[in-house]
Amino acid sequence: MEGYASDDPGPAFCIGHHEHNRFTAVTPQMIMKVHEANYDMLTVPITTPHFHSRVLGLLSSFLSNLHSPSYDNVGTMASSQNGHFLTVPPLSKLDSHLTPNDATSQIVGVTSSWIDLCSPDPLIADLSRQVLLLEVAYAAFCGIGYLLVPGPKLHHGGLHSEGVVYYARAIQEALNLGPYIQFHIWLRMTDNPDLEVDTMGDLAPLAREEYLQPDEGFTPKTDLFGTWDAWDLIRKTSKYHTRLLVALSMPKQLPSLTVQSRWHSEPVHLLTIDASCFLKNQKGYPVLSRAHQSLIAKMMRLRTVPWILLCDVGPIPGIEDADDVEGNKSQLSGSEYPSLAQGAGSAKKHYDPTPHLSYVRNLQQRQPARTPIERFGVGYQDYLQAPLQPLTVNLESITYEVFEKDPIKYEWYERAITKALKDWADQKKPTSHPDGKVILAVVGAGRGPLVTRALKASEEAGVEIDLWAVEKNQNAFVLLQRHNDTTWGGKVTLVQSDMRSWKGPRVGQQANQDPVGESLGIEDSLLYTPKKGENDPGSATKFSNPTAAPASYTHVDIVVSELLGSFADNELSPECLDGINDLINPVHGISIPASYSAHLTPVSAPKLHSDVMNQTVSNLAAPETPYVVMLHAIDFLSTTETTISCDAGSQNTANRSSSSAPVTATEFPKPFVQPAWSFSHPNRNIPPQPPSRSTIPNSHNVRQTRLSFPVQNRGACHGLAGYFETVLYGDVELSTNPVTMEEKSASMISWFPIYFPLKTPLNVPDNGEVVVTMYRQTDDRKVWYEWMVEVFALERTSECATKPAAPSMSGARSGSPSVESLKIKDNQTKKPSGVTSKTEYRRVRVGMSDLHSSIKDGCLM
Ligand SMILES: C[S@@+](CC[C@H](N)C(=O)[O-])C[C@H]1O[C@@H](n2cnc3c(N)ncnc32)[C@H](O)[C@@H]1O
Repeated sequence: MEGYASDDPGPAFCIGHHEHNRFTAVTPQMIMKVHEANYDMLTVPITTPHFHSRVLGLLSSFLSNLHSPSYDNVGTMASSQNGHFLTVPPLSKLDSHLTPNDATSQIVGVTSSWIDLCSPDPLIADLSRQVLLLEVAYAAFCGIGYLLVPGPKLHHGGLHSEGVVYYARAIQEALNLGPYIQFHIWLRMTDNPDLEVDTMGDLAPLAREEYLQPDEGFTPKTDLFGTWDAWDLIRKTSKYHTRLLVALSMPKQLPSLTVQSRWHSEPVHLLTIDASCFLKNQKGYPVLSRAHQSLIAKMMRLRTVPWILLCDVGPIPGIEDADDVEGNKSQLSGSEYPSLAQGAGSAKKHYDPTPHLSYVRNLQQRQPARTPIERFGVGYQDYLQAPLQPLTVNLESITYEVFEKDPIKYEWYERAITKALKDWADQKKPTSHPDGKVILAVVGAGRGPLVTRALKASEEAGVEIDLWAVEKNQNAFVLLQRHNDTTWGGKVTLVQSDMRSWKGPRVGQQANQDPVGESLGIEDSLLYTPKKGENDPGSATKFSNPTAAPASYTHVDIVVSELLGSFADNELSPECLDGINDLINPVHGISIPASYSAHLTPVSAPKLHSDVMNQTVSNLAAPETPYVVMLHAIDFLSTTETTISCDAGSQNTANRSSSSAPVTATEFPKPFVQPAWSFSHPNRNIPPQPPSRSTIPNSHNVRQTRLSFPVQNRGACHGLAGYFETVLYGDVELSTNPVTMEEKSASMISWFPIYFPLKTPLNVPDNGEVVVTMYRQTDDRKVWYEWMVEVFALERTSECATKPAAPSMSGARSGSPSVESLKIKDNQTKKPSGVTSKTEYRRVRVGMSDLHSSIKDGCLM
């Protein structure tokens, strides 16, 4: 893999410096030093240790005068009797070093970490809330734009995650108090109780015993999705507020790819890297493991590139005594510092006062090159677009131009046409042309790229064709005429018509009697006749020669079209191709594509959910609209275990390759994507049209599916990601399905996936199941989709001696891998000898979405 090309500078890293005990005032001069040191920004606590002592003093005197809380007559301790809490007086000048000045825009304010908004003791929780709100209000007053807010404390003796809701409530209040501030909730990737230690001066240990629950010897274990759960609750409480973001702390040992992938889908706008995350290379300089490098590379490809905060990596030169070399040395332990021999060799001229920063800046240079689709999609990542309606809306030239940039699609079409022509000739199939030429029609020709490919394919296969191009867009038709003149040598007969009203190619009984090179209207009226000598084969005159046998309509041998949308049939390819079905050679006729199928999988997509919610304010149909979107910050909820990280086994190894070697971005687990339905052409089963009907019956294009997706790790389902696969001809296929696209049509850029949102996200439990029911509907005038999602939990019911009954699938299509794997896991666990019992499961529906329908924005036929 190559690094960034010169015309693709890659993501710029914005790197900040965080010192957990920085307690000096930040001046514009200090910011200058920060920039001189090559940092972009700096964190600053909002309040001082003086404020901290003041609050602790207040609390201790309040507690000493307080009677211990008692239960009131309804049995609650947190009621009005015990609710006379302490009020923290406003900040005074000694409580904060912050002053509004030119430096303010370059700093990230940090709220106090010694508070405990989650405390089970209402006094501590309320005091913490007041501290937070005082800090936020003062930060807002000073014009701070970014706040780093330490995440919730999840463990309080025997209580786990009980107080997160208080934290969430306080954050919601804070968001209203600082209307221009972006709040970054500082979270670990996983919930590791061992890392949640109280330090001196923290309020958490001051919670009164009456409110705590004894832990009864229970030792909490690491919960891989524990901090994500807390975040989910916090952002839900604030209704996915766009200013509520994540500051993600990278641990020394990265968790599994499933956890990494989850965070990648969340709005991580700050990545914090502590000095302890760094390893040492052979020269003793700080470097990150390959796994860390790969995760950073992945995160840096997000639409909003996260900032990096280097935490406690030593002082900034020029401030905090750092220009003094001795002072800097003292930050490094003996083993961290280069050896004497290295020191002697490098001498002072190689001395780097900010080695962690230099390393990360170097990492920036080594970011992997973007794939063609990433380069093509810059600015489009996670951006919701209404699907095209090329049937009812005439596309602009620029839209065609974008299609035509695809390096794969046209190449694959050419291959498919060449193969089809060769097979036609090899199999000696009769053609529909009296001269034996294969009649080939490109329907929906646009500006003509497939026409060019058809001509090339004919040459390549050595098979003569009579080429027709049908296009309903009158503007694109002008270009088709021009191309026919200038590049195709007048070899193509152009028809400006909706393909559904085209009567088919017309050929005479003798050579040169078909209207080659002409431009025909819907009723085959002549739109344009090339002048003599102007690529004119002379057909126009011969065409009207009364002595020649009259031209008659005939069939098309090979129909080539590209009418596919992101979900295969959503731009009405089936309906359009039905319109020319009868024109296709009834015995040997071929359609390229021969078939196509729609595929889907459930996803967690918080950014898309938030964007759809925001659009709902002005458009009530927004959450029932399928969107075309270059999916990026999403997490596949149902995955297969096939993908192994490119970094497997190298979690903790320093990258020993040269510091100029490019990094590879982490690959996340592959999704479990299932086909919903398919269409094939020509369709020999279209029911005959009753003569009395004014509209064409379309019920044969209705589809329905019910698919079951096992979900291993809990998460929130925000919607469905949709893809397509198509067989052009034989083994020539195109795919946007992330599981097969690499094998079938890598680097194809013409289509982004489709996203079917859910109005309300559904939470899925660990080892749960998502069941999707979807329809393609029609009323003979338009086509729309309906979708509904159910969530099931698997509940162990009993141990029984008999063979367990298969869990009910509520009509879902296939046996659920999650049920099966859980059964196997459970039934394999060792039982006392002689016991042959097996565990039974019940599927319990724990959530269900509305039945969504895009009927209002249906695709007009
Ligand atoms: C996705 S574009 C493909 C254009 C071109 N074949 C290409 O591959 O670049 C689909 C084209 O089909 C045309 N089209 C869609 N429905 C049509 C219909 N019923 N009859 C004729 N043209 C149609 C549209 O105007 C558009 O030019």
